[in-house]
Amino acid sequence: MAGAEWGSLEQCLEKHIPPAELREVKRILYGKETRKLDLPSSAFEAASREDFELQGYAFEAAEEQLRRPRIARVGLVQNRTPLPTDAPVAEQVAALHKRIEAIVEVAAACGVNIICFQEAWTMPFAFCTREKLPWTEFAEPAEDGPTTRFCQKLAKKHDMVVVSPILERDGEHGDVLWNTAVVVSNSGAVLGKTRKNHIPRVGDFNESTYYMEGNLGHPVFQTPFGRIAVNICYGRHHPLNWLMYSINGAEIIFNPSATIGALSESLWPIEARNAAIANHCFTCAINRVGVEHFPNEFTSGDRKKAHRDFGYFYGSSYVAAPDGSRTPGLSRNQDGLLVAELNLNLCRQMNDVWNFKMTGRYEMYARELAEAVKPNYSPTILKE
Ligand SMILES: NC(=O)NCCC(=O)O
Repeated sequence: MAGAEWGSLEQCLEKHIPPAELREVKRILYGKETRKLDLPSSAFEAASREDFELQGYAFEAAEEQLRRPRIARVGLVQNRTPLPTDAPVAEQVAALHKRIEAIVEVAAACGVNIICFQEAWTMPFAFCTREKLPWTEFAEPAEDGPTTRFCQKLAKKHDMVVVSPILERDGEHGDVLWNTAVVVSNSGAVLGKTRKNHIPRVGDFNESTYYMEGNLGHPVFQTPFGRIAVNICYGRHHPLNWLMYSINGAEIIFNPSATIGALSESLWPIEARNAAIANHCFTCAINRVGVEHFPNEFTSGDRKKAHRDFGYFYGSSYVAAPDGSRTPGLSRNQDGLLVAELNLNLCRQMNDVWNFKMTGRYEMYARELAEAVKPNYSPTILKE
């Protein structure tokens, strides 16, 4: 399994496939070509100074007579944790704030309206250890914790909606922990929060030790730049989770994640892209980068020798559109900012072409699912 030495699928294709064939390969693997965005050279200079990758693409939609184009620029941030996992908690958080602040500056220069960070962005992804301290100390109140206050400042300064996925400590309800995304409006006000609905119990991803399944349903946030929702990481594998955000009106669904190559890299290009197609919306898949080493060994009852790291977080963040087109991914081995310009009119245009909402037969599935979840349900299997 490749680690940091393998840059990206795109780099490999560009290097080895002749131009004419490459066009066909890309047509099939990436759909209709996304236009490269003309971002300011000062932004590229700042990104190179700060040592992160910057890429920008635009998705087009057909012109309409009665609606103007509805343009929103989104920013997806992927990053390593700058300090080792045994550095003091406050120092790790401060280093991450500093890193993100620098990336958000560049996003602002690129005209980004809505930015989203990776899952649990203020901490190493320590859930594999199943130890409590010091990892639970990274949890913060969603409404007024230090990270939310930090994001409020960024949002106000840059007139940007900030989606901030954190480990939440809910002091109002017995100090319970949640895997939460806080949505801060471009005014600087906290618009609300949403919680991870599905918890992985796969390999080292034993996150149920830390937090509970989300209890806030599928909220959608109305922003001046479009209606957004957040489907956190493992929710990516649950088509009904995407569907409910879409049914509630989401035009852009962010998927902040932390996932490793050995487990999910072959699923990664498919799932968020498929969700964009199936739900007539844009999806933004974001993954962290690198390897995080922990002080103590752990095992996960899967016959692997005791180890100190999860494996390789492969970055590769990308945006997919309702017509099935997608941007190239950011690299597998560098911090990065992906800027994508979306014309939200494409959502309804694709709905009108494919009609999945119209043909979805939700009433039939609602009836059948209501029966199927009953304890005495017996599946309809016809036998000779
Ligand atoms: N963070 C998280 O939910 N990871 C689970 C692994 C995956 O969904 O690929």
